[in-house]
Amino acid sequence: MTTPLLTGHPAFKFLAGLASGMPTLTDLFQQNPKRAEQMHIAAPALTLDFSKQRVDAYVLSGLEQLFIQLKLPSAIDGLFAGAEVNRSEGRAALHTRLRLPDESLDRDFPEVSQQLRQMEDLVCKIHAGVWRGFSGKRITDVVNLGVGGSDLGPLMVTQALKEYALPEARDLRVHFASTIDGSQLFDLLEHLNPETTLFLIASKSFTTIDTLSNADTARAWLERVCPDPSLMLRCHFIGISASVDKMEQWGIPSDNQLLFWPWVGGRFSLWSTVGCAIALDLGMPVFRELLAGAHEMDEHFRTAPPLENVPVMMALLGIWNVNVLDIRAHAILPYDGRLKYFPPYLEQLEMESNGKSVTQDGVPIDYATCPVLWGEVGANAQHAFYQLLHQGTQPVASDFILAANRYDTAAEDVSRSINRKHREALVAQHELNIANCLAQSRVLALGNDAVDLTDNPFRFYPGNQPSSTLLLERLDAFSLGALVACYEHKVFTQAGIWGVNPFDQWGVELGKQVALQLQPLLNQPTGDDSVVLDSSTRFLADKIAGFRRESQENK
Ligand SMILES: O=P(O)(O)OC[C@H]1O[C@](O)(CO)[C@@H](O)[C@@H]1O
Repeated sequence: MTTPLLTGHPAFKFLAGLASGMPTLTDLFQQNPKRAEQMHIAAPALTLDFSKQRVDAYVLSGLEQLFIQLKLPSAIDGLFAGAEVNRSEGRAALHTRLRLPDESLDRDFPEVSQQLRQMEDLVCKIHAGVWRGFSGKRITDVVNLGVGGSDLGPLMVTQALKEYALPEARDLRVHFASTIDGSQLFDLLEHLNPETTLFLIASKSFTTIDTLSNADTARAWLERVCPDPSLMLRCHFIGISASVDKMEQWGIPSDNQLLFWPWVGGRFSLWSTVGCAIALDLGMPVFRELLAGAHEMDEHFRTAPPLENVPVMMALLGIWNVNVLDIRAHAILPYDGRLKYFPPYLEQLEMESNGKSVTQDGVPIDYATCPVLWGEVGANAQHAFYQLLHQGTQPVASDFILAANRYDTAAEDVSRSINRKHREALVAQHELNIANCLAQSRVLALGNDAVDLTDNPFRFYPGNQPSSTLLLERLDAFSLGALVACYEHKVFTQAGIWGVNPFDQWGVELGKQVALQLQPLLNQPTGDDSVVLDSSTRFLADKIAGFRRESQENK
């Protein structure tokens, strides 16, 4: 099947024709005072207000037509039914299967429920202190060794939901180390006790050098104190992968292997046994609640009509911004310190998925695809890059993410021993945070029209920067699951419209190959002819070798 190119479609041409006459956001709000009432939609656990996007009813209907003309409804059915949506690798992408309710899993996909149960069993043993280190001591610390999708998802979720950790999980500390230079692991190992530390080696392929080099360092650290290698592997390493063979080769005992499948993309894998770090840090019921929230969002995505469908609407607004308004930058601005790792998580999800320039058929694309996406906790970003958003020369679209309720539950009082005064102070902080979030999207949209300012060029705010606000009633496991699934489906929908494959990542392969090619050259003198290097790489390699020699000589 040939994937049609976006720009040739009648609906796209219609949309392109609307761009030049599009009023500013100030005008749009003046023309229709009920704009926000008409331009918000709801999905499980969240509401999307898109009234600050530069769209009107004509644009929305053109986007809906585009969605239909590009056959996205059948693409979505295909995703859920297990069609080969990842064509370059000949695979389905069935992360949605991982969050089906237990009854359907047991009935239709017993291999998934079996792995979930095995994970639960390991988690319970660790929490209960039944799983012990080589010297018989209880496990106090777990280190997740993984990178990309095998790190960012669990890291993001555990940071976001810390306050929901169940009593059985509170005595266990969960850490993450991903960097190939070993610096995170180096810092951790300084403080950890090898007798009571357990490592999760999370790698879909179990070949990723970043993760395996960290795993080798962890093993060397343990070998210093544990004389029995098989006891050490049994008590201190759990493997999480789609490759049993590779786990076997590394030495992971079969009882310590947690599996997932080639049809789970790395950046879509937090719902699989890659979520083990989440379950260990927060408790298995919290992990299951996360799955439940994602499943509800799956159902919404599968069944809601396009203009009432939150992930579809987010995707369509993105297409309008990127391909019609030519806005190539997208900021993710959670007004919630707990979502600190949400922007990096989305950077991988969106840019590794849709940073592509050929269609599923390998045909070069002549229009923009994924924008540059970055972000930061909103209130901190105000003191970093908002200057550019307000007065720079780049058009930027933003997503504001906000939870209405915070610091208001008895559970928080118990878990953090909060007294009344302390809580009142925190609630006041939350209110300040909300005010800042709303103020920023208002000023970005309306600029100087938001308030009456003097005529001073340095205080000129042009406004007209579009944004959406995703409002959660509260941030908890269920709503976070729904939020993440929402972005996953946005990514899939945009990929369908751009005609690209969101489930491969060939772009990162060449760099890995070249690194392997270069490594042996680092210790060879100039003049080795096995690989002809460009002069910059040769210069840097020689310079580094020189510095390292000097350092050796000075020892
Ligand atoms: O889980 P693995 O196989 O170690 O891969 C880690 C990451 O590396 C990539 O393959 C490429 O960066 C990502 O897609 C993936 O999440």
